[in-house]
Amino acid sequence: MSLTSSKDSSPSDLDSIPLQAINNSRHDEGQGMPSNPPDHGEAGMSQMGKHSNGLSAPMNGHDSSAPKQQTMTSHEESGAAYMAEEEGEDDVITAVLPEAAQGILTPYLITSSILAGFSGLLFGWDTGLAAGMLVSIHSDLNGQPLTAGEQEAVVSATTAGAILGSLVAGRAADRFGRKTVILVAALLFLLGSLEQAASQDVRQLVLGRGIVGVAVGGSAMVVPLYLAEVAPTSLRGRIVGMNSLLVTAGQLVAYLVNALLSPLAHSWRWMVLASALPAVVQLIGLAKLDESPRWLVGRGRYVEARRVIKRIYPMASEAEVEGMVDRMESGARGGSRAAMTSDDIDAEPGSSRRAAKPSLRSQWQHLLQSKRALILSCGLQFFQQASGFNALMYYSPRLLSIAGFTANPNSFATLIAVANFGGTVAAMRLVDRPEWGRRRLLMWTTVGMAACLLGLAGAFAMIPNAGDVTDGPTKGTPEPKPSSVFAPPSTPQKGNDTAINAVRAPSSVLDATLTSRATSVPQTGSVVWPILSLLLMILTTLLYALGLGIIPWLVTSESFHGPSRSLGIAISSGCNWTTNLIWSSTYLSLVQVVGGPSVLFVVFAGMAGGCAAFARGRLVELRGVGIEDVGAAFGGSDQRQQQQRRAHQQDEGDGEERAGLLESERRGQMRASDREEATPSNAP
Ligand SMILES: O[C@H]1[C@H](O)[C@@H](O)[C@H](O)[C@@H](O)[C@H]1O
Repeated sequence: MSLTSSKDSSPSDLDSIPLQAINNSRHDEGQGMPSNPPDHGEAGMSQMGKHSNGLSAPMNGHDSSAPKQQTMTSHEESGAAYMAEEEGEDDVITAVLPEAAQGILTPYLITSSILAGFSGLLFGWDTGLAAGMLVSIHSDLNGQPLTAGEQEAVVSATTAGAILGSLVAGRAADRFGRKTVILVAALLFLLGSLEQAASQDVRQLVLGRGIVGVAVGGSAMVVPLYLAEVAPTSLRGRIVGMNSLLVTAGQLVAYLVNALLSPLAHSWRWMVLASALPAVVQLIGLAKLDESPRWLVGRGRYVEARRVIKRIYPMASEAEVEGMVDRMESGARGGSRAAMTSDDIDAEPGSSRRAAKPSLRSQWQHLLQSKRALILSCGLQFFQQASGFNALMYYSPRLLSIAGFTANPNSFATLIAVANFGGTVAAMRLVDRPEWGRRRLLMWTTVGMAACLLGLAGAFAMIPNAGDVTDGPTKGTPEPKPSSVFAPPSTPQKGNDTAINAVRAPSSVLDATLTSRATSVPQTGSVVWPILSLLLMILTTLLYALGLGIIPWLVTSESFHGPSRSLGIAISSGCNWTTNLIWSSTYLSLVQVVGGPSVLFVVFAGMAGGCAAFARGRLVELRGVGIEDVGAAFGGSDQRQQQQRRAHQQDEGDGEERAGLLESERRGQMRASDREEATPSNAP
């Protein structure tokens, strides 16, 4: 079988050569970057070996030009082989799947992604809702305006609930299925909205926010998990990205709906009720959602799993479907039985197949063997929140007010939500592109974010009284005169009525747009700094949405394999919400303490820069890598690093080892040509 370089092969070429492996192994010098293809031997084969044992790709990673031949195993006969593409400075592992498994964006996949992604819409809607709701409650509860502490409790109940939800959902998703968790989350969204809308005192409202928080955390964890499990490899970035897209859409819709409803009496009750609508739609639609085929295989429900696989890959032959079930089965065990206890393995009645039902203990054991994935995923989730985007978004009306957009900062704040949504749309197109991928996109956008945040620090440093966050958005200037059509009943909230009072959400965006055109330009001092601040906030948001907004969730959804997938994702989501809680509950107080947002923008810039370095050093590019093979991708990298170390320690010309490698390569080639003779139709 002849092999060609990936650079010379179009995807269609590759489809027409079902069994080939090209290994252009290459090191990312200086970084020890772990993004090379899995080495086909030793530890790196711990998982892939199940499918590809006998591959004879070079183990030293230096022979990048010589074509390699390899044997085919039963799995490969059903279609998978591996290819490493060399792309500029990055090495990318690409699984070359059979044509059917490449996947096409069928109406089935689109419907499934949207149905599951409704949870993302609800996540965005409910997190976007809070600020608008807070400024409309006035004295509706307890007969007096909410105190600072009460408002903080309302806001943090959702985030605290989300921490709980993300942790519980991991175990529940394994036990009861991904779809069941999505369903329970939708019910909680509905229940939480009704509870909030009907609440008569602050405690009931906080309870409702907490219930919604559990749903937010649960769905933020389970939806990327589900989407990554139904997505064909080549479409995974876009399909998992659909969740992030719907999150940002939900945030934007919340702003706009708040604006539309704010003229009504007790508008906050209508706002929360409106957010129940998508939950009802989702609950009805969920009847049409299939369970994840990977979970079904893991539970030994092969008949259902085959049915779902056929829906995802309508062109797949029976043999290909069976091959996929094989891979999923092996993947559910993490590629080996080592991590399983005997209790973990069940035989399906009447079948030779054996399903894996991992115990929590074996999940932890497996997860601890995937430390690199865990560090990567938790690190990215930490950086997503630590770089301060949510502080910037939730407090954008206040920041713009500080900058001098005193007439009505809310209309401009909506631009931030629009930029977040628009950037996510663009990111979805880029994450699966060979010239970008996850790693490069994240590195460049976070470098850009760091530069913009430093610019913001500079711009705010030029604005007088920038630490003045407590006396309402207008800092003594009168509230904008509402238009007759969209006028919200506004109760000025003053003085120490807190940090959170300062979060004047766009509860009157349309009103603002109508009334503030003439007055929204900064009224004092130079207009340069405020306008520059606004532009930099929009640019920072765009860059965030292009990278940090989407990639951590995507990487989290695809980095864990085998029995520890849901546990790993749950822990990573917990990191996200915990960091979120820390910043969002302290941001305005810190601004006050340090005398303005500039210092914090410098800290955010440092975090964004840190994220770029982290992505450069740690992000294993998984674009194009099948979910079952990510263990090998991480393991292969570990192995490569060990080899590099060994190579330094040993005499370069270790003749024995080389002879061994050559011999195993020769044997592999012999097996491959035997196979070719046996199956001439496979020959390119
Ligand atoms: O990925 C999402 C998205 O970027 C949202 O806009 C943000 O509010 C969330 O915190 C984040 O997890």
